[in-house]
Amino acid sequence: MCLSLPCTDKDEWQLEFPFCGGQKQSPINIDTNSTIFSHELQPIVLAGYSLDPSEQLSLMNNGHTVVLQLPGSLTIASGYPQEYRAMQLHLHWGSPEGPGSEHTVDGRRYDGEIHMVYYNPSCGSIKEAMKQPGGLAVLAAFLQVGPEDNMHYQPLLEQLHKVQEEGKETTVAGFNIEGLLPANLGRYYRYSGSLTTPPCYQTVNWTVFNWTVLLSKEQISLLETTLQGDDDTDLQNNFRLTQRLHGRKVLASFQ
Ligand SMILES: NS(=O)(=O)c1c(F)c(F)c(SCCc2ccc(C(=O)O)cc2)c(F)c1NC1CCCCCCC1
Ligand SMILES: [Zn+2]
Repeated sequence: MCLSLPCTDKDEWQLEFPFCGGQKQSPINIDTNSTIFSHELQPIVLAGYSLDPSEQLSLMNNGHTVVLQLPGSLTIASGYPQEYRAMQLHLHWGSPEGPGSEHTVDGRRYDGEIHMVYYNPSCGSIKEAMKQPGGLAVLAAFLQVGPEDNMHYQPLLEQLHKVQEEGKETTVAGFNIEGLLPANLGRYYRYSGSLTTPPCYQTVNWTVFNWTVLLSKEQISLLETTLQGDDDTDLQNNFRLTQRLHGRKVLASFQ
């Protein structure tokens, strides 16, 4: 069974996780000629993201990605009709041989992708929200090589060596989490999809920002070459291949 990513586009996951074979799967390719402008899509406004350094956050290598647990006090104050509270953020990346974003735009794969995962508290517990349409939201932004270090990412990247092996965990002092996202949160794509990993629940309200996040080549390389997954192999290319739309529409907050 294909559990190491990227999986073939005939995901073998569906043998054990039936939703993975569903018709509202993620990630997708965003065809910018087919997106539909919606003036209802207001800028994303975040609340409570400047965390005090006294707050300690768990950073873990779970064998598939590196996950930073986030306090539920981080919310999406505007941009969705429902209330969403933060759960965790994690990253997807490629290897020195190629890029590793999950979503693509007009067929272009970016160097990496950050996902901030939220749940809708009116759906009950996280476990219950995960199984309800609109129960989850993910804010996604592309990571791209740029000319200089992105200091907002240093609190994460400088700890990677402490979680090199699968299962390793460390703590990160609170920092400005919003700095991990693009400066412009008003330009984004919106569609209904799924988790990109088993159990692939089709309950995710996706936001994919149009502006990218620039990191230096050294920072991207650190991400690509530091972590190990199952049986000490390099943790690289942890992206799922793009899935068919099956008639879904992708909205855009901009023209
Ligand atoms: N892109 S994504 O949001 O679908 C996603 C991935 F692509 C992911 F690859 C992951 S990590 C793989 C799933 C996993 C594996 C182990 C453990 C553990 O040992 O604790 C936990 C989770 C991953 F954690 C997530 N996000 C999680 C999905 C799993 C459970 C739902 C709640 C948090 C979001
Ligand atoms: Zn993800």
